[in-house]
Amino acid sequence: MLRNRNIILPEAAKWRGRTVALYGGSFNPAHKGHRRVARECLKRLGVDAVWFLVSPGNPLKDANHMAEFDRRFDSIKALVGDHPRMLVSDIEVRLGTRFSADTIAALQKLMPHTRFIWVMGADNLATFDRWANWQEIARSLPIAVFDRPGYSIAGQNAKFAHVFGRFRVSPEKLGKSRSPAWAFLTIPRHPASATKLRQQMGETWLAGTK
Ligand SMILES: Nc1ncnc2c1ncn2[C@@H]1O[C@H](COP(=O)(O)OP(=O)(O)OP(=O)(O)O)[C@@H](O)[C@H]1O
Ligand SMILES: O=C(O)c1ccc[n+]([C@@H]2O[C@H](COP(=O)([O-])O)[C@@H](O)[C@H]2O)c1
Repeated sequence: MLRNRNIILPEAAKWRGRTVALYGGSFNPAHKGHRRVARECLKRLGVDAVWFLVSPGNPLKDANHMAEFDRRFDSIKALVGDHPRMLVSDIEVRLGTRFSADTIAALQKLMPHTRFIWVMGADNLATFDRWANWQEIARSLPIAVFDRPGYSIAGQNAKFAHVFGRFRVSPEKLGKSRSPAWAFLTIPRHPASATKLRQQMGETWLAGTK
């Protein structure tokens, strides 16, 4: 059953004329790298808010290593607290979308007067060409990519970076750019990773979730 989370759609009017960074993730579990990325979005991209979109299940990840949705939702919510400009959302569950292209298209249709920017880490840029309709995503909204240790080269050499190379802009310009447009934010990098955390926590993170 859906719990009483941040319900975004009924508040759509509040976001009219605003710019929102959509930060999709598994958050399996959430960590300080996620919060750092969100803070940098507010500081450097000039967005009004960051929405953490907790994924019902990354289409490219093994579901066996994934804690249940509520646990992952609570994990990022605990990290963000009641920050007025960071919202944790279950919108993909509510919309019934799993592919980011579908989520973005649905949000743009439901909220045509809100400007959206997509946010991801350099590891995801490296495999972005495996996402459903990735070129359509790139044409539909600006993309901010955050560098992370171990992925600087793979990220910048990604197929996406070649195909959309001429649309790269500085982070400061991204918020006002028409898509396709993307920026690569190189500093400050954060070493946190959910894989590392799961290794440190052993079975305790997944225990009791299935
Ligand atoms: N330390 C970090 N620096 C920059 N981006 C990050 C960092 N950690 C995660 N991200 C990005 O945040 C989004 C959500 O990440 P996710 O919840 O998958 O965490 P993760 O640490 O990458 O997890 P896992 O190790 O399980 O793949 C992804 O776009 C990912 O690239
Ligand atoms: O749409 C896709 O094909 C797709 C493939 C891989 C990842 N994604 C999205 O990318 C975001 C980051 O995922 P993750 O697991 O790296 O945190 C999350 O919103 C996923 O739904 C989306």
